[in-house]
Amino acid sequence: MTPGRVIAVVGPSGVGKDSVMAGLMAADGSYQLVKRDITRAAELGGEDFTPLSPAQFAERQDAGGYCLSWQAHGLSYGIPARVQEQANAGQNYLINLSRAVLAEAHEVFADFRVLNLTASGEVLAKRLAGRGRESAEDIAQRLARSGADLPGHLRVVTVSNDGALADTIAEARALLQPERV
Ligand SMILES: Nc1ncnc2c1ncn2[C@@H]1O[C@H](COP(=O)(O)OP(=O)(O)O)[C@@H](O)[C@H]1O
Ligand SMILES: O=P(O)(O)OC[C@H]1O[C@H](OP(=O)(O)OP(=O)(O)O)[C@H](O)[C@@H]1O
Repeated sequence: MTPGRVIAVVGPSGVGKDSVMAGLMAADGSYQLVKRDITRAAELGGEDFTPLSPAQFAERQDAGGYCLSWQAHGLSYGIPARVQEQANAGQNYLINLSRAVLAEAHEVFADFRVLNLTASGEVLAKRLAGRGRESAEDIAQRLARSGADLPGHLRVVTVSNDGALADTIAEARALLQPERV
Protein backbone atom coordinates (compact mmCIF):
# COMPACT_ATOMS: atom_id res chain seq x y z
CA MET A 1 0.00 0.00 0.00
CA THR A 2 1.37 3.44 -0.96
CA PRO A 3 1.48 5.66 2.13
CA GLY A 4 -0.63 8.81 2.12
CA ARG A 5 0.98 12.21 1.76
CA VAL A 6 1.20 14.35 4.88
CA ILE A 7 1.63 18.09 4.31
CA ALA A 8 2.57 20.09 7.40
CA VAL A 9 1.53 23.75 7.24
CA VAL A 10 3.88 25.81 9.41
CA GLY A 11 4.79 29.41 10.11
CA PRO A 12 4.54 32.04 12.81
CA SER A 13 1.42 32.71 14.80
CA GLY A 14 -1.08 34.75 12.76
CA VAL A 15 0.53 33.98 9.40
CA GLY A 16 -2.63 32.26 8.19
CA LYS A 17 -2.00 28.52 8.66
CA ASP A 18 -5.60 27.66 9.53
CA SER A 19 -7.00 29.93 6.81
CA VAL A 20 -4.72 28.45 4.14
CA MET A 21 -5.47 24.90 5.28
CA ALA A 22 -9.20 25.59 4.98
CA GLY A 23 -8.65 26.96 1.45
CA LEU A 24 -6.59 23.95 0.42
CA MET A 25 -9.24 21.61 1.81
CA ALA A 26 -11.95 23.41 -0.14
CA ALA A 27 -9.88 23.08 -3.31
CA ASP A 28 -8.97 19.38 -3.02
CA GLY A 29 -11.19 16.72 -1.50
CA SER A 30 -8.48 14.08 -1.29
CA TYR A 31 -6.99 15.39 1.98
CA GLN A 32 -8.27 15.27 5.56
CA LEU A 33 -7.54 17.91 8.18
CA VAL A 34 -5.93 16.57 11.34
CA LYS A 35 -7.88 17.44 14.49
CA ARG A 36 -5.36 18.12 17.28
CA ASP A 37 -5.64 17.51 21.01
CA ILE A 38 -4.86 20.83 22.77
CA THR A 39 -4.95 21.85 26.43
CA ARG A 40 -6.87 25.00 25.43
CA ALA A 41 -10.35 25.94 26.58
CA ALA A 42 -12.96 24.86 24.02
CA GLU A 43 -14.63 28.28 24.03
CA LEU A 44 -11.50 29.96 22.64
CA GLY A 45 -12.53 28.54 19.27
CA GLY A 46 -10.58 28.89 16.05
CA GLU A 47 -9.64 25.55 14.51
CA ASP A 48 -11.62 22.38 15.25
CA PHE A 49 -9.59 20.80 18.06
CA THR A 50 -10.17 18.40 20.96
CA PRO A 51 -9.91 20.36 24.22
CA LEU A 52 -8.27 18.46 27.09
CA SER A 53 -7.19 19.28 30.61
CA PRO A 54 -3.44 18.94 31.32
CA ALA A 55 -4.20 15.76 33.30
CA GLN A 56 -6.21 14.23 30.43
CA PHE A 57 -3.44 15.13 27.99
CA ALA A 58 -0.75 13.54 30.18
CA GLU A 59 -2.84 10.40 30.52
CA ARG A 60 -3.23 10.02 26.76
CA GLN A 61 0.42 10.74 26.20
CA ASP A 62 1.51 8.14 28.77
CA ALA A 63 -0.75 5.60 27.10
CA GLY A 64 1.07 6.11 23.76
CA GLY A 65 -1.84 8.03 22.32
CA TYR A 66 0.24 10.51 20.29
CA CYS A 67 2.53 10.06 17.31
CA LEU A 68 3.75 13.65 17.82
CA SER A 69 3.39 16.05 20.72
CA TRP A 70 4.91 19.34 21.78
CA GLN A 71 4.45 22.37 23.98
CA ALA A 72 4.09 25.96 22.82
CA HIS A 73 2.37 29.13 24.03
CA GLY A 74 1.95 27.49 27.45
CA LEU A 75 -0.21 24.74 25.88
CA SER A 76 0.32 21.05 25.05
CA TYR A 77 -0.50 19.81 21.55
CA GLY A 78 -0.88 16.18 20.46
CA ILE A 79 -1.39 14.42 17.13
CA PRO A 80 -3.39 11.21 17.73
CA ALA A 81 -1.45 8.02 16.98
CA ARG A 82 -4.21 6.89 14.60
CA VAL A 83 -3.15 9.68 12.19
CA GLN A 84 0.17 7.92 11.66
CA GLU A 85 -1.60 4.57 11.20
CA GLN A 86 -4.09 5.98 8.71
CA ALA A 87 -1.40 7.91 6.79
CA ASN A 88 0.60 4.70 6.50
CA ALA A 89 -2.57 3.04 5.21
CA GLY A 90 -2.91 5.61 2.40
CA GLN A 91 -4.84 8.61 3.83
CA ASN A 92 -3.56 12.08 2.81
CA TYR A 93 -3.48 14.71 5.57
CA LEU A 94 -3.02 18.43 6.09
CA ILE A 95 -1.65 19.08 9.55
CA ASN A 96 -0.76 22.19 11.54
CA LEU A 97 2.59 21.51 13.26
CA SER A 98 5.16 23.34 15.32
CA ARG A 99 8.36 23.99 13.39
CA ALA A 100 10.09 22.37 16.37
CA VAL A 101 8.70 18.89 15.56
CA LEU A 102 9.33 18.82 11.79
CA ALA A 103 12.45 16.65 11.97
CA GLU A 104 10.55 14.15 14.13
CA ALA A 105 7.52 14.31 11.82
CA HIS A 106 9.79 13.45 8.89
CA GLU A 107 10.55 10.19 10.72
CA VAL A 108 6.92 9.52 11.68
CA PHE A 109 5.34 9.96 8.23
CA ALA A 110 6.60 8.04 5.20
CA ASP A 111 5.61 10.71 2.64
CA PHE A 112 6.10 14.09 4.31
CA ARG A 113 6.14 17.64 2.85
CA VAL A 114 6.18 21.10 4.44
CA LEU A 115 4.28 24.22 3.36
CA ASN A 116 6.12 27.09 5.08
CA LEU A 117 4.05 30.30 5.24
CA THR A 118 5.66 33.70 5.80
CA ALA A 119 4.46 37.27 6.38
CA SER A 120 6.06 40.50 7.62
CA GLY A 121 6.11 41.27 11.34
CA GLU A 122 3.72 44.16 10.79
CA VAL A 123 1.16 41.96 9.04
CA LEU A 124 1.45 39.28 11.75
CA ALA A 125 0.81 41.79 14.53
CA LYS A 126 -2.27 43.17 12.76
CA ARG A 127 -3.72 39.74 12.08
CA LEU A 128 -3.25 38.50 15.63
CA ALA A 129 -4.92 41.62 17.01
CA GLY A 130 -7.76 41.19 14.49
CA ARG A 131 -8.25 37.52 15.39
CA GLY A 132 -8.96 38.52 18.99
CA ARG A 133 -8.14 35.15 20.59
CA GLU A 134 -5.10 36.25 22.63
CA SER A 135 -4.28 39.03 25.08
CA ALA A 136 -1.76 41.76 24.12
CA GLU A 137 0.87 40.01 26.25
CA ASP A 138 0.19 36.67 24.55
CA ILE A 139 0.45 38.33 21.15
CA ALA A 140 3.84 39.83 22.04
CA GLN A 141 5.10 36.39 23.09
CA ARG A 142 3.80 34.78 19.89
CA LEU A 143 5.52 37.41 17.75
CA ALA A 144 8.78 36.82 19.59
CA ARG A 145 8.73 33.18 18.39
CA SER A 146 8.33 34.00 14.73
CA GLY A 147 11.92 33.44 13.56
CA ALA A 148 12.34 29.65 13.95
CA ASP A 149 14.56 27.94 11.34
CA LEU A 150 13.50 24.80 9.48
CA PRO A 151 15.71 21.71 9.39
CA GLY A 152 17.67 21.56 6.10
CA HIS A 153 16.84 18.00 5.03
CA LEU A 154 13.07 18.46 4.60
CA ARG A 155 11.11 18.98 1.37
CA VAL A 156 9.80 22.51 1.88
CA VAL A 157 7.71 24.87 -0.25
CA THR A 158 7.75 28.49 1.03
CA VAL A 159 4.90 30.90 0.18
CA SER A 160 4.31 34.47 1.39
CA ASN A 161 0.82 35.14 2.82
CA ASP A 162 1.35 38.92 2.96
CA GLY A 163 -1.15 39.38 0.14
CA ALA A 164 -4.65 38.08 -0.56
CA LEU A 165 -5.53 34.66 0.86
CA ALA A 166 -6.81 33.42 -2.51
CA ASP A 167 -3.43 34.24 -4.11
CA THR A 168 -1.57 32.35 -1.39
CA ILE A 169 -3.77 29.30 -1.85
CA ALA A 170 -3.35 29.38 -5.63
CA GLU A 171 0.44 29.71 -5.31
CA ALA A 172 0.67 26.94 -2.73
CA ARG A 173 -1.40 24.64 -4.93
CA ALA A 174 0.73 25.42 -7.98
CA LEU A 175 3.98 24.76 -6.09
CA LEU A 176 2.57 21.62 -4.48
CA GLN A 177 0.90 20.45 -7.70
CA PRO A 178 3.25 17.52 -8.26
CA GLU A 179 2.46 16.80 -4.60
CA ARG A 180 -1.26 16.44 -5.41
CA VAL A 181 -2.83 19.27 -3.36
N1 LIG B 1 -4.08 36.56 3.36
C1 LIG B 1 -4.79 37.07 4.37
N2 LIG B 1 -5.25 38.33 4.30
C2 LIG B 1 -5.94 38.89 5.34
N3 LIG B 1 -6.23 38.25 6.50
C3 LIG B 1 -5.77 36.98 6.63
C4 LIG B 1 -5.04 36.32 5.58
N4 LIG B 1 -4.73 35.08 6.02
C5 LIG B 1 -5.25 34.95 7.26
N5 LIG B 1 -5.88 36.10 7.63
C6 LIG B 1 -6.52 36.39 8.95
O1 LIG B 1 -5.44 36.49 9.89
C7 LIG B 1 -5.82 35.93 11.15
C8 LIG B 1 -4.85 34.82 11.51
O2 LIG B 1 -5.05 33.73 10.60
P1 LIG B 1 -5.00 32.21 11.08
O3 LIG B 1 -5.39 31.38 9.90
O4 LIG B 1 -5.73 32.05 12.37
O5 LIG B 1 -3.40 32.09 11.34
P2 LIG B 1 -2.55 30.99 12.11
O6 LIG B 1 -3.36 29.72 12.08
O7 LIG B 1 -1.27 30.89 11.32
O8 LIG B 1 -2.29 31.54 13.47
C9 LIG B 1 -7.26 35.44 10.99
O9 LIG B 1 -8.12 36.45 11.50
C10 LIG B 1 -7.43 35.29 9.48
O10 LIG B 1 -8.75 35.48 9.05
O1 LIG C 1 7.02 26.22 17.10
P1 LIG C 1 6.20 27.10 16.21
O2 LIG C 1 6.35 26.76 14.75
O3 LIG C 1 6.37 28.56 16.49
O4 LIG C 1 4.68 26.76 16.51
C1 LIG C 1 4.19 26.80 17.82
C2 LIG C 1 2.74 26.52 17.86
O5 LIG C 1 2.05 27.59 17.22
C3 LIG C 1 0.99 27.06 16.47
O6 LIG C 1 -0.06 26.82 17.38
P2 LIG C 1 -1.51 27.41 17.24
O7 LIG C 1 -2.07 26.99 15.92
O8 LIG C 1 -2.26 27.05 18.45
O9 LIG C 1 -1.28 28.96 17.30
P3 LIG C 1 -1.39 30.04 16.15
O10 LIG C 1 -2.75 29.85 15.51
O11 LIG C 1 -1.29 31.32 16.91
O12 LIG C 1 -0.24 29.80 15.22
C4 LIG C 1 1.60 25.79 15.93
O13 LIG C 1 0.60 24.90 15.50
C5 LIG C 1 2.33 25.25 17.11
O14 LIG C 1 1.47 24.50 17.93
